[in-house]
Amino acid sequence: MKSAAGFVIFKRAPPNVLYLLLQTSYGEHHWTPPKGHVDPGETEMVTALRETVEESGLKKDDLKIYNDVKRVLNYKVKGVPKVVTYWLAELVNPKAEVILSDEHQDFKWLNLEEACVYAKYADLQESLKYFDNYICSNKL
Ligand SMILES: Nc1ncnc2c1ncn2[C@@H]1O[C@H](COP(=O)(O)OP(=O)(O)OP(=O)(O)OP(=O)(O)OC[C@H]2O[C@@H](n3cnc4c(N)ncnc43)[C@H](O)[C@@H]2O)[C@@H](O)[C@H]1O
Repeated sequence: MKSAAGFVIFKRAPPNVLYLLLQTSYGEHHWTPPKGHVDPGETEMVTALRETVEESGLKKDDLKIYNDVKRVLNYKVKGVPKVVTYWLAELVNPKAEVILSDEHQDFKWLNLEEACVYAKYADLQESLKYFDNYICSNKL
């Protein structure tokens, strides 16, 4: 079993809520929120914070993390089960800028509809809709 963790990061651009997706510079050049493999001895939250800094340059202090709001995805990569935990996080530092690592070649801030097109996997689309509904219904 492979494990990974990350954040679905949103920011406000009234009247829109925008989500951060990163495009890999390898493989199929697919788009996902910042996330990565859980290293030995790490909690998933520590992994999510580490990978988000590494992949997007966004730090813990730039974010408001919703510890109780998460989705867990299960899929197979080359036949091996993988579990990915995403927490919801809000970009609260308006001056913070996304800085990519070599692992990614592009990033976009997208509204829900656009993000669901880029995030082509049904379970990731469902997670984005879940988070969006949480943000709207709880008036975050
Ligand atoms: N093809 C490749 N060529 C060169 N280097 C590579 C490589 N793949 C990985 N690497 C290396 O691995 C490192 C990544 O390490 P990490 O950054 O630590 O880990 P990750 O985000 O979980 O990796 P990955 O991109 O593989 O995961 P995902 O599940 O999105 O994606 C894994 C697979 O699952 C698919 N997938 C993603 N989300 C899915 C979902 N929700 N449902 C079904 N399939 C999904 C993707 O299309 C993809 O095929 C990179 O530094 C890179 O060097």
